Amino acid sequence: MYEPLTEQKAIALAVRLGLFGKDALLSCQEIGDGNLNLVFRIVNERTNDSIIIKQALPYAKVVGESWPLTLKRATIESQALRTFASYVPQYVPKVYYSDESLAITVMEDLSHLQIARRGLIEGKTFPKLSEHIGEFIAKTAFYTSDFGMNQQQKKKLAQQFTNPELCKITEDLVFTDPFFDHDTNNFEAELRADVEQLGQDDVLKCETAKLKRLFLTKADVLLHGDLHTGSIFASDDETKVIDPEFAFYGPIGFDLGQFFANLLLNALARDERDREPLFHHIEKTWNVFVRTFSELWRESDEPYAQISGVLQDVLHDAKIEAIGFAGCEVIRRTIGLAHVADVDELPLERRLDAKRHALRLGRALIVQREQLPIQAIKQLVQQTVHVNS
Ligand SMILES: Nc1ncnc2c1ncn2[C@@H]1O[C@H](COP(=O)(O)OP(=O)(O)O)[C@@H](O)[C@H]1O
Ligand SMILES: CSC[C@H]1O[C@H](OP(=O)(O)O)[C@H](O)[C@@H]1O
Repeated sequence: MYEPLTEQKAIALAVRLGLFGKDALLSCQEIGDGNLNLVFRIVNERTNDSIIIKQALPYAKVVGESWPLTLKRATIESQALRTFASYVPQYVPKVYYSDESLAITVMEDLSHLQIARRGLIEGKTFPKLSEHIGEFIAKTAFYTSDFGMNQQQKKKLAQQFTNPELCKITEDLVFTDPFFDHDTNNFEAELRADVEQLGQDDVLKCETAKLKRLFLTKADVLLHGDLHTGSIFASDDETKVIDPEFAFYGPIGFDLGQFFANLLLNALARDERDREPLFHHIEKTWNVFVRTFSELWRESDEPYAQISGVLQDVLHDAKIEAIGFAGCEVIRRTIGLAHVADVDELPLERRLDAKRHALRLGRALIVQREQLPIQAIKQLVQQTVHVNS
Protein backbone atom coordinates (compact mmCIF):
# COMPACT_ATOMS: atom_id res chain seq x y z
CA MET A 1 0.00 0.00 0.00
CA TYR A 2 1.04 3.61 -0.53
CA GLU A 3 3.13 5.38 2.08
CA PRO A 4 5.54 8.26 1.52
CA LEU A 5 9.14 7.05 1.63
CA THR A 6 11.84 8.32 3.95
CA GLU A 7 15.54 7.88 3.17
CA GLN A 8 15.62 4.73 5.37
CA LYS A 9 12.47 3.32 3.80
CA ALA A 10 13.85 4.01 0.31
CA ILE A 11 16.95 1.93 1.18
CA ALA A 12 14.75 -0.86 2.56
CA LEU A 13 12.70 -0.80 -0.65
CA ALA A 14 15.82 -0.98 -2.83
CA VAL A 15 17.00 -4.01 -0.83
CA ARG A 16 13.57 -5.67 -0.99
CA LEU A 17 13.47 -5.19 -4.77
CA GLY A 18 16.98 -6.64 -5.12
CA LEU A 19 18.21 -3.54 -6.94
CA PHE A 20 21.74 -3.92 -5.55
CA GLY A 21 23.97 -6.94 -4.80
CA LYS A 22 23.76 -8.73 -1.43
CA ASP A 23 26.84 -7.15 0.19
CA ALA A 24 25.97 -3.59 -0.89
CA LEU A 25 26.53 -0.78 1.59
CA LEU A 26 23.73 1.66 0.80
CA SER A 27 23.35 5.35 1.55
CA CYS A 28 20.43 7.55 0.51
CA GLN A 29 19.68 11.23 0.12
CA GLU A 30 16.43 12.96 -0.82
CA ILE A 31 17.48 15.40 -3.55
CA GLY A 32 14.12 16.56 -4.96
CA ASP A 33 14.15 20.27 -5.81
CA GLY A 34 11.05 20.28 -8.04
CA ASN A 35 7.56 21.49 -7.18
CA LEU A 36 5.81 18.15 -6.86
CA ASN A 37 7.66 14.98 -5.88
CA LEU A 38 10.23 13.23 -3.72
CA VAL A 39 13.47 12.09 -5.38
CA PHE A 40 15.82 9.68 -3.57
CA ARG A 41 19.37 8.95 -4.70
CA ILE A 42 20.65 5.63 -3.40
CA VAL A 43 24.35 4.81 -3.71
CA ASN A 44 26.23 1.58 -3.05
CA GLU A 45 29.25 3.02 -1.24
CA ARG A 46 31.34 -0.05 -2.09
CA THR A 47 30.95 0.19 -5.89
CA ASN A 48 29.54 3.70 -6.48
CA ASP A 49 26.59 2.14 -8.35
CA SER A 50 23.52 4.29 -7.89
CA ILE A 51 19.83 4.57 -8.75
CA ILE A 52 17.05 7.13 -8.43
CA ILE A 53 13.70 6.39 -6.80
CA LYS A 54 11.15 9.09 -7.60
CA GLN A 55 7.91 9.04 -5.65
CA ALA A 56 4.75 11.10 -6.09
CA LEU A 57 3.15 12.57 -2.97
CA PRO A 58 -0.66 12.69 -2.76
CA TYR A 59 -0.40 16.49 -2.92
CA ALA A 60 1.67 19.19 -4.64
CA LYS A 61 4.86 19.49 -2.55
CA VAL A 62 5.32 23.21 -3.30
CA VAL A 63 1.94 24.10 -1.75
CA GLY A 64 1.34 21.28 0.75
CA GLU A 65 -1.53 18.98 1.68
CA SER A 66 -4.10 21.68 0.91
CA TRP A 67 -3.47 20.95 -2.80
CA PRO A 68 -4.30 17.23 -3.27
CA LEU A 69 -2.93 15.72 -6.45
CA THR A 70 -3.37 12.32 -8.07
CA LEU A 71 -0.73 9.63 -7.48
CA LYS A 72 -1.48 8.41 -11.00
CA ARG A 73 1.03 10.95 -12.26
CA ALA A 74 3.83 8.53 -11.30
CA THR A 75 2.38 5.91 -13.65
CA ILE A 76 2.00 8.50 -16.41
CA GLU A 77 5.64 9.47 -15.89
CA SER A 78 7.06 5.93 -16.04
CA GLN A 79 4.86 5.04 -19.03
CA ALA A 80 5.88 8.21 -20.87
CA LEU A 81 9.58 7.52 -20.21
CA ARG A 82 9.13 3.99 -21.58
CA THR A 83 7.17 5.23 -24.61
CA PHE A 84 9.78 7.90 -25.39
CA ALA A 85 12.53 5.28 -24.91
CA SER A 86 11.01 3.23 -27.73
CA TYR A 87 11.71 6.15 -30.13
CA VAL A 88 14.65 8.03 -28.61
CA PRO A 89 16.34 5.84 -25.94
CA GLN A 90 19.41 8.08 -26.07
CA TYR A 91 17.45 11.04 -24.65
CA VAL A 92 15.69 9.57 -21.58
CA PRO A 93 16.83 7.81 -18.39
CA LYS A 94 16.39 4.02 -18.30
CA VAL A 95 13.41 2.94 -16.19
CA TYR A 96 14.35 -0.11 -14.07
CA TYR A 97 11.08 -0.60 -12.20
CA SER A 98 7.79 1.12 -11.43
CA ASP A 99 4.96 0.47 -8.97
CA GLU A 100 1.58 2.12 -9.37
CA SER A 101 0.41 1.62 -5.77
CA LEU A 102 3.62 3.04 -4.29
CA ALA A 103 3.64 5.76 -7.01
CA ILE A 104 7.34 5.18 -7.67
CA THR A 105 9.62 5.10 -10.67
CA VAL A 106 13.08 3.56 -10.24
CA MET A 107 15.42 4.91 -12.88
CA GLU A 108 18.94 5.57 -14.06
CA ASP A 109 20.91 8.04 -11.97
CA LEU A 110 21.92 10.97 -14.19
CA SER A 111 24.03 12.77 -11.60
CA HIS A 112 27.03 12.84 -13.95
CA LEU A 113 25.03 15.45 -15.92
CA GLN A 114 23.78 18.86 -14.83
CA ILE A 115 20.25 20.26 -14.88
CA ALA A 116 20.33 22.51 -17.98
CA ARG A 117 18.71 25.45 -16.17
CA ARG A 118 21.47 25.53 -13.55
CA GLY A 119 24.19 25.18 -16.18
CA LEU A 120 22.72 27.96 -18.34
CA ILE A 121 22.52 30.21 -15.27
CA GLU A 122 26.24 29.54 -14.73
CA GLY A 123 26.89 30.60 -18.35
CA LYS A 124 27.39 27.15 -19.85
CA THR A 125 26.25 26.75 -23.47
CA PHE A 126 25.64 22.98 -23.83
CA PRO A 127 26.55 22.93 -27.56
CA LYS A 128 24.44 19.83 -28.39
CA LEU A 129 21.32 20.87 -26.45
CA SER A 130 19.30 22.16 -29.41
CA GLU A 131 20.28 19.38 -31.79
CA HIS A 132 19.22 16.79 -29.20
CA ILE A 133 16.00 18.47 -28.06
CA GLY A 134 14.99 19.21 -31.68
CA GLU A 135 15.41 15.51 -32.48
CA PHE A 136 13.67 14.42 -29.26
CA ILE A 137 10.61 16.56 -30.01
CA ALA A 138 10.47 15.70 -33.73
CA LYS A 139 10.71 11.93 -33.21
CA THR A 140 8.35 11.66 -30.24
CA ALA A 141 5.86 13.94 -32.02
CA PHE A 142 5.98 12.17 -35.37
CA TYR A 143 5.89 8.57 -34.07
CA THR A 144 2.94 9.28 -31.74
CA SER A 145 0.95 11.25 -34.34
CA ASP A 146 -1.68 10.05 -36.81
CA PHE A 147 1.00 10.32 -39.49
CA GLY A 148 3.57 8.13 -37.70
CA MET A 149 1.55 5.35 -36.06
CA ASN A 150 -1.54 3.25 -36.62
CA GLN A 151 -4.47 5.62 -36.15
CA GLN A 152 -6.51 3.13 -34.06
CA GLN A 153 -3.54 2.48 -31.78
CA LYS A 154 -3.00 6.19 -31.45
CA LYS A 155 -6.50 6.56 -29.98
CA LYS A 156 -5.68 3.87 -27.38
CA LEU A 157 -2.40 5.58 -26.53
CA ALA A 158 -4.22 8.89 -26.16
CA GLN A 159 -6.63 7.19 -23.71
CA GLN A 160 -3.72 5.78 -21.72
CA PHE A 161 -2.25 9.27 -21.45
CA THR A 162 -5.44 11.02 -20.43
CA ASN A 163 -4.04 13.19 -17.64
CA PRO A 164 -6.84 15.53 -16.51
CA GLU A 165 -5.47 16.66 -13.13
CA LEU A 166 -2.03 17.58 -14.40
CA CYS A 167 -3.50 19.23 -17.52
CA LYS A 168 -5.75 21.27 -15.22
CA ILE A 169 -2.64 22.62 -13.47
CA THR A 170 -1.34 23.87 -16.83
CA GLU A 171 -4.75 25.16 -17.90
CA ASP A 172 -4.87 27.24 -14.70
CA LEU A 173 -1.25 28.19 -14.04
CA VAL A 174 -0.07 28.75 -17.63
CA PHE A 175 -3.18 29.83 -19.53
CA THR A 176 -5.52 31.46 -17.02
CA ASP A 177 -4.41 32.71 -13.60
CA PRO A 178 -1.61 35.08 -14.74
CA PHE A 179 -4.09 36.92 -16.98
CA PHE A 180 -6.60 37.45 -14.16
CA ASP A 181 -6.33 38.69 -10.60
CA HIS A 182 -5.88 35.21 -9.12
CA ASP A 183 -4.55 34.32 -5.67
CA THR A 184 -2.07 31.77 -7.06
CA ASN A 185 -0.20 34.64 -8.76
CA ASN A 186 3.09 35.63 -7.20
CA PHE A 187 5.00 38.79 -8.13
CA GLU A 188 6.91 41.71 -6.63
CA ALA A 189 4.75 44.62 -5.39
CA GLU A 190 6.63 46.88 -7.84
CA LEU A 191 5.09 44.93 -10.75
CA ARG A 192 1.46 45.48 -9.70
CA ALA A 193 0.79 48.17 -12.35
CA ASP A 194 2.32 46.00 -15.11
CA VAL A 195 0.23 43.02 -14.03
CA GLU A 196 -2.95 45.11 -13.91
CA GLN A 197 -2.25 46.40 -17.42
CA LEU A 198 -1.95 42.81 -18.61
CA GLY A 199 -5.25 41.94 -16.95
CA GLN A 200 -7.00 44.78 -18.83
CA ASP A 201 -5.55 43.82 -22.20
CA ASP A 202 -8.46 42.20 -24.06
CA VAL A 203 -6.49 41.73 -27.29
CA LEU A 204 -3.93 39.68 -25.38
CA LYS A 205 -6.62 37.77 -23.48
CA CYS A 206 -8.51 36.90 -26.65
CA GLU A 207 -5.33 35.49 -28.26
CA THR A 208 -4.44 33.60 -25.05
CA ALA A 209 -7.94 32.12 -24.99
CA LYS A 210 -7.32 30.71 -28.50
CA LEU A 211 -4.10 29.09 -27.31
CA LYS A 212 -5.83 27.68 -24.24
CA ARG A 213 -8.51 26.18 -26.48
CA LEU A 214 -5.85 24.47 -28.57
CA PHE A 215 -4.32 23.04 -25.39
CA LEU A 216 -7.74 21.84 -24.23
CA THR A 217 -8.85 20.28 -27.50
CA LYS A 218 -6.06 19.44 -29.94
CA ALA A 219 -5.00 15.81 -29.34
CA ASP A 220 -2.24 15.81 -31.92
CA VAL A 221 0.87 14.11 -30.48
CA LEU A 222 2.12 12.67 -27.18
CA LEU A 223 3.74 15.59 -25.40
CA HIS A 224 6.20 15.71 -22.53
CA GLY A 225 3.92 18.45 -21.23
CA ASP A 226 6.41 20.36 -19.04
CA LEU A 227 9.58 20.62 -21.12
CA HIS A 228 11.37 23.44 -19.34
CA THR A 229 15.13 23.57 -18.84
CA GLY A 230 14.72 22.18 -15.30
CA SER A 231 13.38 18.97 -16.90
CA ILE A 232 16.54 18.47 -18.94
CA PHE A 233 19.89 17.04 -17.82
CA ALA A 234 22.83 18.01 -20.04
CA SER A 235 26.58 18.03 -20.56
CA ASP A 236 28.69 19.11 -23.53
CA ASP A 237 27.74 15.97 -25.45
CA GLU A 238 24.78 14.31 -23.71
CA THR A 239 21.15 15.34 -23.15
CA LYS A 240 18.44 13.53 -21.14
CA VAL A 241 14.84 14.57 -20.68
CA ILE A 242 13.25 13.77 -17.29
CA ASP A 243 9.98 14.42 -15.47
CA PRO A 244 7.20 13.76 -18.05
CA GLU A 245 4.41 13.47 -15.46
CA PHE A 246 2.43 16.11 -17.40
CA ALA A 247 2.47 13.92 -20.53
CA PHE A 248 -0.75 13.89 -22.56
CA TYR A 249 -1.98 14.12 -26.14
CA GLY A 250 -1.88 17.79 -27.09
CA PRO A 251 -0.92 20.35 -29.74
CA ILE A 252 2.32 19.69 -31.61
CA GLY A 253 3.86 23.08 -30.78
CA PHE A 254 3.51 22.87 -27.00
CA ASP A 255 6.84 21.24 -26.00
CA LEU A 256 8.72 23.47 -28.45
CA GLY A 257 7.07 26.53 -26.93
CA GLN A 258 7.88 25.58 -23.33
CA PHE A 259 11.50 24.95 -24.26
CA PHE A 260 11.84 28.22 -26.22
CA ALA A 261 10.28 30.20 -23.36
CA ASN A 262 12.72 28.89 -20.80
CA LEU A 263 15.67 29.66 -23.09
CA LEU A 264 14.27 33.18 -23.54
CA LEU A 265 13.91 33.68 -19.80
CA ASN A 266 17.55 32.70 -19.37
CA ALA A 267 18.46 35.17 -22.14
CA LEU A 268 16.57 38.00 -20.42
CA ALA A 269 18.48 37.30 -17.20
CA ARG A 270 21.80 37.85 -19.03
CA ASP A 271 23.56 40.96 -20.30
CA GLU A 272 22.54 41.66 -23.89
CA ARG A 273 25.96 40.74 -25.25
CA ASP A 274 25.73 37.21 -23.75
CA ARG A 275 22.36 36.23 -25.21
CA GLU A 276 23.45 34.89 -28.60
CA PRO A 277 23.85 31.21 -27.51
CA LEU A 278 20.20 31.15 -26.42
CA PHE A 279 18.93 32.56 -29.74
CA HIS A 280 21.16 30.06 -31.52
CA HIS A 281 19.58 27.21 -29.50
CA ILE A 282 16.05 28.37 -30.36
CA GLU A 283 16.75 28.57 -34.09
CA LYS A 284 18.69 25.32 -34.17
CA THR A 285 16.01 23.42 -32.21
CA TRP A 286 13.46 24.60 -34.73
CA ASN A 287 15.65 23.74 -37.74
CA VAL A 288 16.46 20.26 -36.42
CA PHE A 289 12.80 19.70 -35.57
CA VAL A 290 11.71 20.67 -39.12
CA ARG A 291 14.44 18.61 -40.79
CA THR A 292 13.88 15.47 -38.68
CA PHE A 293 10.08 15.65 -38.78
CA SER A 294 10.15 16.17 -42.58
CA GLU A 295 12.47 13.18 -43.09
CA LEU A 296 10.20 10.93 -41.00
CA TRP A 297 7.16 12.23 -42.86
CA ARG A 298 8.29 10.35 -45.98
CA GLU A 299 7.59 7.07 -44.08
CA SER A 300 3.97 7.98 -43.38
CA ASP A 301 1.19 5.53 -44.41
CA GLU A 302 -1.46 8.24 -44.27
CA PRO A 303 -2.76 8.69 -47.86
CA TYR A 304 -2.75 12.50 -47.57
CA ALA A 305 0.82 12.72 -46.25
CA GLN A 306 2.45 13.01 -49.67
CA ILE A 307 -0.05 15.53 -51.01
CA SER A 308 1.69 18.82 -51.64
CA GLY A 309 1.15 21.34 -48.83
CA VAL A 310 0.07 18.94 -46.06
CA LEU A 311 3.44 18.71 -44.29
CA GLN A 312 3.90 22.46 -44.74
CA ASP A 313 0.54 23.04 -43.06
CA VAL A 314 1.49 20.88 -40.05
CA LEU A 315 4.84 22.69 -39.69
CA HIS A 316 3.16 26.08 -40.08
CA ASP A 317 0.76 25.25 -37.23
CA ALA A 318 3.65 23.94 -35.12
CA LYS A 319 5.51 27.24 -35.56
CA ILE A 320 2.54 29.45 -34.69
CA GLU A 321 1.70 27.30 -31.67
CA ALA A 322 5.30 27.16 -30.45
CA ILE A 323 5.62 30.96 -30.48
CA GLY A 324 2.23 31.51 -28.83
CA PHE A 325 2.76 28.86 -26.14
CA ALA A 326 6.23 30.30 -25.49
CA GLY A 327 4.59 33.67 -24.81
CA CYS A 328 2.20 32.12 -22.26
CA GLU A 329 5.05 30.29 -20.51
CA VAL A 330 7.20 33.46 -20.37
CA ILE A 331 4.35 35.36 -18.71
CA ARG A 332 3.36 32.65 -16.24
CA ARG A 333 6.99 32.09 -15.11
CA THR A 334 7.18 35.84 -14.43
CA ILE A 335 4.02 36.55 -12.43
CA GLY A 336 2.33 33.17 -11.86
CA LEU A 337 2.78 30.61 -9.10
CA ALA A 338 5.94 28.86 -10.35
CA HIS A 339 8.92 31.01 -11.30
CA VAL A 340 12.36 30.26 -12.74
CA ALA A 341 15.65 30.64 -10.88
CA ASP A 342 17.26 32.30 -13.95
CA VAL A 343 15.31 35.51 -13.28
CA ASP A 344 14.39 35.12 -9.60
CA GLU A 345 18.02 34.95 -8.50
CA LEU A 346 18.83 38.40 -9.98
CA PRO A 347 19.21 41.39 -7.63
CA LEU A 348 15.97 43.43 -7.31
CA GLU A 349 16.48 46.22 -9.90
CA ARG A 350 17.81 43.87 -12.60
CA ARG A 351 15.08 41.38 -11.75
CA LEU A 352 12.33 43.99 -12.15
CA ASP A 353 13.81 45.10 -15.50
CA ALA A 354 14.01 41.51 -16.71
CA LYS A 355 10.46 40.75 -15.57
CA ARG A 356 8.96 43.86 -17.20
CA HIS A 357 10.81 42.93 -20.37
CA ALA A 358 9.48 39.35 -20.06
CA LEU A 359 5.89 40.60 -19.83
CA ARG A 360 6.30 42.75 -22.97
CA LEU A 361 8.04 39.90 -24.81
CA GLY A 362 5.43 37.34 -23.72
CA ARG A 363 2.64 39.59 -24.96
CA ALA A 364 4.36 40.22 -28.31
CA LEU A 365 4.97 36.49 -28.84
CA ILE A 366 1.30 35.71 -28.24
CA VAL A 367 -0.17 38.56 -30.27
CA GLN A 368 2.30 38.42 -33.20
CA ARG A 369 2.69 34.61 -33.37
CA GLU A 370 1.05 34.22 -36.80
CA GLN A 371 3.34 36.68 -38.61
CA LEU A 372 6.59 35.89 -36.82
CA PRO A 373 9.25 33.58 -38.26
CA ILE A 374 11.32 31.74 -35.60
CA GLN A 375 14.41 33.73 -36.73
CA ALA A 376 12.59 36.97 -35.78
CA ILE A 377 12.30 36.04 -32.09
CA LYS A 378 15.75 37.51 -31.51
CA GLN A 379 14.68 40.88 -32.97
CA LEU A 380 11.48 40.75 -30.94
CA VAL A 381 13.56 40.46 -27.77
CA GLN A 382 15.41 43.63 -28.84
CA GLN A 383 12.22 45.43 -29.88
CA THR A 384 10.58 44.79 -26.52
CA VAL A 385 13.44 46.16 -24.40
CA HIS A 386 11.64 49.48 -24.08
CA VAL A 387 8.08 50.38 -23.14
CA ASN A 388 5.82 51.21 -26.12
CA SER A 389 8.06 49.30 -28.49
N1 LIG B 1 17.22 10.40 -13.05
C1 LIG B 1 17.74 11.32 -12.23
N2 LIG B 1 19.06 11.31 -11.93
C2 LIG B 1 19.60 12.22 -11.08
N3 LIG B 1 18.89 13.19 -10.47
C3 LIG B 1 17.57 13.25 -10.73
C4 LIG B 1 16.92 12.34 -11.62
N4 LIG B 1 15.61 12.65 -11.66
C5 LIG B 1 15.44 13.72 -10.87
N5 LIG B 1 16.63 14.10 -10.31
C6 LIG B 1 16.85 15.24 -9.39
O1 LIG B 1 15.66 15.55 -8.71
C7 LIG B 1 15.22 16.87 -9.07
C8 LIG B 1 13.71 16.91 -9.18
O2 LIG B 1 13.31 15.99 -10.17
P1 LIG B 1 12.02 16.23 -11.06
O3 LIG B 1 11.76 15.00 -11.83
O4 LIG B 1 12.17 17.49 -11.81
O5 LIG B 1 10.94 16.39 -9.88
P2 LIG B 1 9.53 17.16 -9.85
O6 LIG B 1 8.58 16.26 -10.57
O7 LIG B 1 9.21 17.32 -8.40
O8 LIG B 1 9.72 18.48 -10.56
C9 LIG B 1 15.94 17.21 -10.36
O9 LIG B 1 16.10 18.61 -10.49
C10 LIG B 1 17.26 16.49 -10.17
O10 LIG B 1 18.12 17.26 -9.36
C1 LIG C 1 1.99 23.30 -8.54
S1 LIG C 1 2.87 22.76 -9.87
C2 LIG C 1 3.69 24.18 -10.53
C3 LIG C 1 4.54 23.84 -11.69
O1 LIG C 1 5.48 22.84 -11.29
C4 LIG C 1 5.70 21.94 -12.35
O2 LIG C 1 7.05 21.92 -12.62
P1 LIG C 1 8.12 20.90 -11.97
O3 LIG C 1 7.37 19.67 -11.49
O4 LIG C 1 9.04 20.61 -13.08
O5 LIG C 1 8.77 21.63 -10.86
C5 LIG C 1 4.91 22.46 -13.54
O6 LIG C 1 5.67 23.30 -14.36
C6 LIG C 1 3.80 23.21 -12.87
O7 LIG C 1 3.17 24.18 -13.69
